[in-house]
Amino acid sequence: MFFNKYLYFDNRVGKMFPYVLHDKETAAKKSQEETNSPKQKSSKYLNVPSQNSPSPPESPKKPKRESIFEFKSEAAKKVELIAKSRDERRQKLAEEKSIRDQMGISEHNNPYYEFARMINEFKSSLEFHPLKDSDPVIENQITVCVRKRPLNTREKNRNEVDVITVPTKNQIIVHEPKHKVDLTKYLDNQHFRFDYVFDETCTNETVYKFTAQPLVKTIFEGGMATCFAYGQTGAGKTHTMGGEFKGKQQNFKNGIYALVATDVFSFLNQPSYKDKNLVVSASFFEIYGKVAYDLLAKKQRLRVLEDGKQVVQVVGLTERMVGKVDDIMDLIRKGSLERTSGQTSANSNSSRSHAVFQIILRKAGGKQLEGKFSLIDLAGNERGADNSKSNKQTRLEGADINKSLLALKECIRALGKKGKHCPFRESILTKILRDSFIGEKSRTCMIALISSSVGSVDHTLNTLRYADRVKELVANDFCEVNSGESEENENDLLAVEYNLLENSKSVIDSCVYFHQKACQLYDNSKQAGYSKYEFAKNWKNLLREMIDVQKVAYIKASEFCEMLEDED
Ligand SMILES: Nc1ncnc2c1ncn2[C@@H]1O[C@H](COP(=O)(O)OP(=O)(O)OP(=O)(O)O)[C@@H](O)[C@H]1O
Repeated sequence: MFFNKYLYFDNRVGKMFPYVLHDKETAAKKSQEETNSPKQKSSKYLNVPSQNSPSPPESPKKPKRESIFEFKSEAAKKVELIAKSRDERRQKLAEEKSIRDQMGISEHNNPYYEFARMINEFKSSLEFHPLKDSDPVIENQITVCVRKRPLNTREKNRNEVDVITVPTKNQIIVHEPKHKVDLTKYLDNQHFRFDYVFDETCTNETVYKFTAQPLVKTIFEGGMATCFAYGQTGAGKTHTMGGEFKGKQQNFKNGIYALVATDVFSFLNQPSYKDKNLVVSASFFEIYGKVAYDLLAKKQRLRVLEDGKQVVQVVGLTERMVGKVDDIMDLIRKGSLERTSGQTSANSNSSRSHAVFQIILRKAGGKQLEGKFSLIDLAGNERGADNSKSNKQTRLEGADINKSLLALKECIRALGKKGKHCPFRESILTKILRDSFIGEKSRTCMIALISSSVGSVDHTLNTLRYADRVKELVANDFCEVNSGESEENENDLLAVEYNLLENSKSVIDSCVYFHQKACQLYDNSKQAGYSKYEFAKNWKNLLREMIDVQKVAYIKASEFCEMLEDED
């Protein structure tokens, strides 16, 4: 007699008999009966053959159940395998459905579904340690940070996916969707590090705490403080600087302008600064092209002049004295509305101008400047890059924005590299802010704003690269800041290593593809009457593709080498 999980063979009658599992109810009943009659215990899982069917004779020595499972026929093994792979298939389908449910997208109507799945898979391998309000605030001369805005309703309706991951308080990963030459999809996961990275759950108050708030005391100690919001149109510059939007209404109270103003007045009343006898005033203007306009005087045109001592003056700019936070709030409201009203398309125009809000401290009864806090909502950075438009006005605007953003970057770099030439004359913006880039006591922070949607990934990468160039200067501060974060560094190393290995696999695949393609082209060239031009063009295109794939791989390998060298 032999046994397996499903059948047993009684060689005394020469027949197979099935084991049949009872349904839950019957099994429960049966188990009850068996408990009452211990004799029948061995038939617990068996369908004892009916009276009509030939009943196998009672075995004198029935093997224990455990030993039954030790014997498996090939058929039973196959059945088990089938069941196992079915379970695995079901589990995978369930996981995919849960991803779809989480993202609210469906595979059929979303061209990015496959990328979304890859991003989710990537995220599941990470440990998340986002910024906490209780984290320490670091005092840098230049602070560069990034804020990610969540997908908005329009992007969600378009089924766009979120391609930004913020694993820790100072790291950000951009998952750039890419296609290999054979059209298979892959993610180019690009890692960046900044002083802080604010994910989509961070409020304006949190952003303020780590960026502009530490700079407030600078202006009470004879210094210049500057805070820039940089990024693509719609990435959240005005939301961060001016205040959160509720529909079309803006809550000016929680913007960085108002939060700075509130702290300035509370500092003014502190015993250590009360004796300084300071008064507060504010101005608000915008720079559009090469011209500055006063937002507190019906957009009156202003002249920017440099005197003999290289001091830049904004001639005619309104500077209002303010005695309390509410006075400043009124100016912020007035200036913000002036900025966006009277335009044919409010948003597109505001994104083409730089808005500058300044809080100024002077000695009472005199003109002597004690300190100045400049808060700047910069023009959308994509405008600077946008030179494709045929409209001459748009091209000129783009060129001006580009020039001012480049000059700004160089001026901040000059502030960090003490003694380096500061090219402030390159644009009106940097001319006006010249004071901010000189002096030991000047401190600056840049908040780079990015959208999380896949449709903005190119602009997002441009924004991060720009901010990264500004941050390079503070590499030393940065090392100090992170010296105790070996765990994070380790995670970082692992992530880059994983990324490098994934990339090397795809390079190997593409090498095979390139080889096949190159052979095909070469063979074609041997045929009579082949087109030289076609050959040269296709060969050139293929080489371009090879170079692109290898360039990315080379950068990744170099980055990882550098990281390992730094570790040593
Ligand atoms: N962190 C955020 N959380 C929620 N919504 C946000 C966030 N950042 C921005 N938004 C929303 O995105 C929209 C665009 O933001 P905002 O106007 O601040 O962009 P912008 O960068 O100033 O654009 P522009 O350069 O065109 O002025 C607004 O409706 C705003 O409420």
